[in-house]
Amino acid sequence: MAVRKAIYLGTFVHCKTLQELEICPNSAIGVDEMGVIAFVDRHVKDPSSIKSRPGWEDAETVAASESSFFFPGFIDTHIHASQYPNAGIFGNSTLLDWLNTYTFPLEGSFTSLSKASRIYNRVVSRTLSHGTTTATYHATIHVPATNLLADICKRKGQRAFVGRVCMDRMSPDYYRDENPETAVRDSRACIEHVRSIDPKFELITPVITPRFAPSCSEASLRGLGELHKETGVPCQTHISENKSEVALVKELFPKAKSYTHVYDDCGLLTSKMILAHAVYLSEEERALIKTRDAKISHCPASNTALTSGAARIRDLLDRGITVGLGTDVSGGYSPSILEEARQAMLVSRHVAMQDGDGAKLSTEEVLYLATRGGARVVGLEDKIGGFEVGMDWDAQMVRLGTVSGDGQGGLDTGLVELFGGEDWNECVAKWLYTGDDRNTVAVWVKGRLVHQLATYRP
Ligand SMILES: Nc1nc2[nH]cnc2c(=O)[nH]1
Ligand SMILES: [Zn+2]
Repeated sequence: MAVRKAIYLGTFVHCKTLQELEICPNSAIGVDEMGVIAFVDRHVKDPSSIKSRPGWEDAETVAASESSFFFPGFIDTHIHASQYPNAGIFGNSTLLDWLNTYTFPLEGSFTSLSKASRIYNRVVSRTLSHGTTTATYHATIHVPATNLLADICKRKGQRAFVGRVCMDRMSPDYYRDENPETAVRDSRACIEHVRSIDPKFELITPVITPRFAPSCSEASLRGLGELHKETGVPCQTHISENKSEVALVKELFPKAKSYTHVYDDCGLLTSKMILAHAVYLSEEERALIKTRDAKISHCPASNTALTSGAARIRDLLDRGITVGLGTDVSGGYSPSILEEARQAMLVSRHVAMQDGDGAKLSTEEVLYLATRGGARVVGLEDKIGGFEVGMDWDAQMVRLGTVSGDGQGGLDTGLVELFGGEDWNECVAKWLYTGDDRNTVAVWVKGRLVHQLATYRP
């Protein structure tokens, strides 16, 4: 879809490397009709000269105020769209009883398309409002409702990976694939639907989604592995989230060398596989994941809420394994990747209290996981996650509050309160640790404005 050419003016912040933010005040980014970044001019002396750049005279200009900045859109590498109404409802449960108590009954109700429509419209709008420009969704087993989620993402303009969940055992009769053949057939139907609405998977991509090993017979995992090989469509699943789950996998797959080998044996452990959680992986499993170049979605809020455990992210990063962040709604209570980045930092502190300070993740690192890391997880590192020429304009404008001399003002910008004198690194840290969706005033995907806060006036 063509958009109006635009020049974005102001301060740009993105992650240069895992450890380093690049902060560019007084800069300009030109975005062409295809939503692609055509130029990046850093530290412009005279912003008005940008508007007379040849070929850009008629471009729209969007300026960030002094207390605002542009940041790449967030990438949520693991979220259950169907579980959104349960966000915050988990009691004292742990994974396996949580699935039976809260999750399967809700997901099973997606036979109702009107219910699916209400929930999916809401979760896409809500994640966009939190600056999530790309989301990797688990839907449910239902083909019509899953296809509807893909349609809604396309209409609202969110870049999305949409997965029909496959599960042919260990769930109630009313919510289970009949057999391995129907599981593969129905997954294929959802892939074909996405192909019909977005033939080149430019905005929406289907994703093969075996729920997790306990929910899938070996035959269905093998069938999905073959579908992956045939279509080249990416895959996602859960792995080693909880100790009882790991024990159950051992019992269900006695011949497999490990949980990771279950997926590998079925042709699912490739560079296009996203593995959520990865809390209890052995040395050998981590080495295998590195060899296959499979990707990890770190879901710290969910891991804490369901008392699953604390993933050793520093170790995964040191091995060169690709890691992004996942909200894992509704194991996780929040649809915000900003919140998830904060939780990643906090959980790493708890790991550090046991393993030593090397485990601590910094502000820069968790923001990298939220953007560039996520982009690598979904295989779009050349397109999203940063501001470079040739990348798509998937971005958010972040507005911070300023406190006036008499201590008044700024309440509509949430808790981020600048007192003056903070440098840009401190502003970004204050956003990360005290900000929320009230600070995300506008969001673009491929140059299209997909969310705007009601109180924001450009
Ligand atoms: N967190 C989480 N883990 C799972 N493992 C299998 N299904 C799920 C799910 O829906 N959420
Ligand atoms: Zn999950």
